[in-house]
Amino acid sequence: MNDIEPEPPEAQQIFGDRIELARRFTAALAKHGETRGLIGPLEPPRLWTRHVLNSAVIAPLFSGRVGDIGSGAGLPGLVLAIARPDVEWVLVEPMERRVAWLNEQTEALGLDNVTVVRARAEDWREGSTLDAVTARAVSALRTLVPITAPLVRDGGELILLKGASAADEIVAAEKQLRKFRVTNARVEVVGEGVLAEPSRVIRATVR
Ligand SMILES: C[S@@+](CC[C@H](N)C(=O)[O-])C[C@H]1O[C@@H](n2cnc3c(N)ncnc32)[C@H](O)[C@@H]1O
Repeated sequence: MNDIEPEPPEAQQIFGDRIELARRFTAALAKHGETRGLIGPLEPPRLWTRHVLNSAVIAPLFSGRVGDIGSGAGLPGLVLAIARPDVEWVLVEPMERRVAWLNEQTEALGLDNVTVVRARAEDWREGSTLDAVTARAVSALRTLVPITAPLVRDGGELILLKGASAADEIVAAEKQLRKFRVTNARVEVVGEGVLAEPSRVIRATVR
């Protein structure tokens, strides 16, 4: 088994008084994530920095009722629900064993601000009700826009965790952004001065 990354000092700064829940979730993911097919074998030594803190640092960007599409192991959805108990989180995930994990963790951590929905985003007939949608490592923006924008209310936001290709993804999604009335798409870097490797989001408004 790979060694588990020790908790970095910035974790306390990011989670504040929610740090104990973040520790419990990270420990559970380190212990069961690989055997339950949630994370790869290379991830435990970088679980805090690459996954948990990468997700948590964007928590201040949200309010209201937010969907996490393709939540998987709970990244970013469960981590954000820990960091922001004042926001309501809907985790949308089609795979049964991942849904089971999300439900177990929601209960074990006592998170009363989380709903888990087993569905593909495009099959979830909720209407345009969410204040924002987030997603991480699900697909490129041009594929993500058609399945996420219809879930967001007029004036709500897409806030999508992305890697170094974020700016190129915006260019490649020009047609889909126009078709689904997604405006002001831009890349924002979050966590500079806090994380050695800050997070990057594509942020845009749905009109
Ligand atoms: C590579 S995993 C990423 C999981 C997690 N977001 C993360 O960052 O570790 C992609 C996840 O998206 C889910 N997914 C794929 N297509 C989807 C769709 N159309 N609607 C909702 N979830 C989807 C998959 O089942 C899988 O759990």
